[in-house]
Order: sequence, then structure tokens, then C-alpha cells
Amino acid sequence: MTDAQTIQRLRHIGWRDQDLPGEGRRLARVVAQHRAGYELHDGGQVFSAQPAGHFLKRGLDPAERPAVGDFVEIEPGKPPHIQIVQPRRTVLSRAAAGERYERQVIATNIDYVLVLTGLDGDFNPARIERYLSLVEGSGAQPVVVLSKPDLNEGVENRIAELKMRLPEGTPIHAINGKDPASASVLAVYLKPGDSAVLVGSSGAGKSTLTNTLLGSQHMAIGDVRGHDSRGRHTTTYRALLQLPSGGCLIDTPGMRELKLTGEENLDLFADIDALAENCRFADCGHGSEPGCAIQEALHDGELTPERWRNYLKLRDEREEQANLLESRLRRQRGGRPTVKPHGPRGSRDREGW
Ligand SMILES: Nc1nc2c(ncn2[C@@H]2O[C@H](COP(=O)(O)OP(=O)(O)OP(=O)(O)O)[C@@H](O)[C@H]2O)c(=O)[nH]1
Ligand SMILES: [Zn+2]
Repeated sequence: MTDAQTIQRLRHIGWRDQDLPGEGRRLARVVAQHRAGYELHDGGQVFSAQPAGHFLKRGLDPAERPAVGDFVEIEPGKPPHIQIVQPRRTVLSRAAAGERYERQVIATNIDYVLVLTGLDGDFNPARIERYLSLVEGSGAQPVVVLSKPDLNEGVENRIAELKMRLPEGTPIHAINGKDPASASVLAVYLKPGDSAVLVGSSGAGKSTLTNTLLGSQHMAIGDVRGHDSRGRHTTTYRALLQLPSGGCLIDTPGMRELKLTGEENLDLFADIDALAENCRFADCGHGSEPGCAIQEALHDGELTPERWRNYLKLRDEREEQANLLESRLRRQRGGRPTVKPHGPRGSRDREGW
């Protein structure tokens, strides 16, 4: 079942000679996750699968469940079932706050995260920093890609500004996404067996660059795009693209959530922020201050203690990340103080994420 040809195919989609699957099992890569199950790619085709029962147990750390990018061992059947998640070489994750606080895996086994920003009105160094802090600790390498240099002036200044701000050694490339020769500098991040994801705001040029990288394997627009009910186009299929350079690009709705956390204030706790606006003191610590709206809400049950704890946890985590990034940036600037890359408090600093 896992003959040399199969292994070759798997390597093309990023497999790195992890363990061979057990007798009677197949290997495939998770390319999408839906409510109804998973979509897998085996280097040749895409098919659906279900997680085995042990992945659905209550109390299982969600990070142990199959995620986009995973190489999984599957037991054939109708439908096939995912039995084992192979060890991950990188894990992109973020704090997810909902009913319970947890870490949410966004994608695994990604080698490079290409952070795409237009050199036009889209240009925003602070946002690029937020992306980088999300990639930090994942094991993946961030690469800053600036599109539309052909349409804008002052490109050199912007690159210089970024070099000052970003961690030393972060690759920065300005490329015209429409021009294959220009985009070819990215080939070093898309070598055979490597996996990359492309993130960036709407209009930054992700689709344009993807198509240029695909070259003659150019997708017909209808192939990639559909329209959802609101008329915005979204990627509907081909979650894993094998590039002529030998690498692959993963592009799934799950990855688009990376875009969300990178750019928007999550507003997960908008209710708490709204409550806090009513505290008597603007700098209320929500402890024993008189007139604290949070304590009041806790007291009369409007706010559950659990939700409040989750909020504090998430806030602390964000604060820690912000501080880490800040101290590193400061070191790089030779100890000069910097403006915090993102504010620690959600309620009074809408730039926080
Ligand atoms: N001149 C020039 N135009 C570009 C470049 N990159 C993208 N564009 C144009 O910018 C527009 C937006 O590009 P898209 O590729 O659709 O952007 P996207 O990031 O995929 O946007 P969403 O699909 O909304 O997420 C298109 O009109 C592209 O032709 C570039 O490097 N140079
Ligand atoms: Zn308060």
C-alpha cells in the first residue's frame, strides 16, 4: 500500500518521512476541516474522511485532534477513518476564547508563512508585526512579502522602515505578484517538500500571486472561486496547491482565520468591554474599586465567574505576547524604548488582538 510511488507522491505534498503507516492503513494530509468531517489529500486525489471515535472523546485537548496540514493514518472504509495524527513538525495556533479557554490549532507542518501586504493603502507595519507574533513559536518561518511595488512610490523607504521594526533576519521581499520573474524570488520558500501558507488582507494580492506561482498550471477562475451568499468571493476548493517549484501552498478557510486574528480585534469579549465602560473609574482594575461595573455584574449574575476568568486568561496571554515582542524589538533597536506593538487591554485599545 505504501509503495515507493506513494511515498514519492506524499513527499510532494510535504511529507518528511515520518513513520510509515501500520499494516492496512494509508497516509494522507488533511487539507480542510468541516463540521461534517475532514478533506484529505494523498498526493493524487482529495477525499473525505471521518475522525475515529477516540478523537471525539470529551475532555480531549482539541489540539490533539486532526488539523489542517496534519499527516494522518487512515483506515480504509466508507467513509475512511482517521486513526492517528503523525508527529507535527510545526504548529500554528492561537488562543481561542469561547465557552472555555483553549488553544486552537490553525495549521500544522507549515514551513513558511508568507505575510503578504500591498505597498499601497494596505501597508501597515503594525499589522505585519501582529502576524509575525502569531507565527512566532510555531516553528514556521515568517516571510514578509510586499506586493504592488510597481504601482507605488517610496518603496525603498517602506522597506527600510520595516527592516528597522521587524526582528532581525526576517526576510522581506517586494515583488510584483503579476510578474513571474519578480515572484521567482519566492522559490526558495517553495522548494520540493516545503509547505507554505499565504496570509494577508483582502486585496493584498494573494490570488494574483498564487496564480503567478502556479504558472502554466493556472487555475481557471471558476475552479478556485465561488460566491457565497453575500456575494463575496471565497476559495471553495483546491485547498492544497502543488506548485511547479515542487512546494505546496495550503489555502483553506481555516487559514483565512489567521487573517482574522491578525487583523481584527476579535471582540470575543465585547460584552465585558462594554460592561467595563460603566466602571466609575476609567482605570478601574475591576477588583475592590467602588463603582466597579464588572464586580456588580458578577454579583448579580449578569457575568459568570467562568467567563470573567477566561477573559482574564486571554488578556494575560495577549499581554505576555505583546511584552515579549516589545522587549525583543527594543533589544534590536539597541535599547531604545518603543511604542508597544499592541496594547495589553482590549477595552481601551482597539488595536489589541
Ligand atoms: N500592479 C500590481 N497589481 C497587483 C499586484 N498584486 C495584486 N495586484 C492586483 O490587486 C488586486 C487584488 O488582488 P487579489 O489577488 O485579488 O487579492 P487577494 O489578496 O486575493 O484578495 P481576496 O481574494 O479578497 O482575499 C487585483 O486587481 C490584482 O490584479 C502587484 O504586485 N502589482
Ligand atoms: Zn471595574
